[in-house]
Amino acid sequence: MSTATGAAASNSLSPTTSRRSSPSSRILTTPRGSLSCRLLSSSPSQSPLGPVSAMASPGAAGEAASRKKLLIFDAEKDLAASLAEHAAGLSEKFAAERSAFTVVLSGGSLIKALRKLAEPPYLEAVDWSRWHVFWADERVVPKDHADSNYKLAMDEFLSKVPVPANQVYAMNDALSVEGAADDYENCLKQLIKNGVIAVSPVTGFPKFDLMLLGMGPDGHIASLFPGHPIVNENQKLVTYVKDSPKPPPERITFTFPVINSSAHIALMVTGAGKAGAVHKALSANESSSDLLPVEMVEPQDGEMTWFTDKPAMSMLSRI
Ligand SMILES: O=C1O[C@H](COP(=O)(O)O)[C@@H](O)[C@H](O)[C@H]1O
Repeated sequence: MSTATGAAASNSLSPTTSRRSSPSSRILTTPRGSLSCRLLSSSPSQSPLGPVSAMASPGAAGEAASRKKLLIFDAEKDLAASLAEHAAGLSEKFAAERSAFTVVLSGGSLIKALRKLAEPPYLEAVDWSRWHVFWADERVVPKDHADSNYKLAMDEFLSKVPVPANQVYAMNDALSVEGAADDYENCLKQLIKNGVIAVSPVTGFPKFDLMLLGMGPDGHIASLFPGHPIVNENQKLVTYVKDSPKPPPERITFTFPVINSSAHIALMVTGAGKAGAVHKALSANESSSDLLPVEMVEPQDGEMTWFTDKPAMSMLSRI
């Protein structure tokens, strides 16, 4: 396990002001409920996606929308700043409430979007000693392999912040894919017993404080891929795939009951390559039985925020 380095955490988080222009806010209705949508544009130009069709829907839809937010950023740097602000604020909240902050990382493009957390003011202001870091999925390769989500996170983020090394929970890379999944599940169960990981009173599954997810162009979440039977796993905390359509083939992954029991889900989706899956997930008239994994992300006992950009939203006419 590598030891994180970096400045020691100190005082509480100083309030940060957002430099973004005032957003326009609407409620977007999708086949799986409503979400409040905000265009966060640093340039006053009208979104090329046209005006957001106001979907004012007080009552249940309005209440549901308050639990799900869709943020659309003009500039990647603004998305990264907002994601850092979101994570740092939740870190302060949970560190104060229960002296621990359980945060789940994904691999891929999400890690780059976290970079602002390793910079001032967060590097000094966040109490990193309270962080407990997990992975929503991991490729079954050595931890120093180029395909390792642990290596990516360590190189790009965790090596720059002082999270105690014994609070970074990497997959055991000496085991088979089956063994690694069981081992990670046992690690979670032990940390539940120790009171580090909370349990959702709604679902009975582990309730991580912040679940940081990305989404592949095919709509996969973690290593839960479209059409793969493990998307329906509803007993285990951690399962595995041996024939991932995206290399490498062997991976372990959290199951949807764990993902959906999180207190806060942040789903980071950017780029035109993801517009098709976003369209299927958020388009009001697209409702079909064969859901993409991204459509199965549904907070059962918490809140969800999409962090997106205009290319990713470009196939939605109603934004
Ligand atoms: O293979 C994976 O892909 C997803 C999405 O990655 P992205 O680079 O398209 O955002 C990632 O969230 C997951 O952790 C990873 O194993």
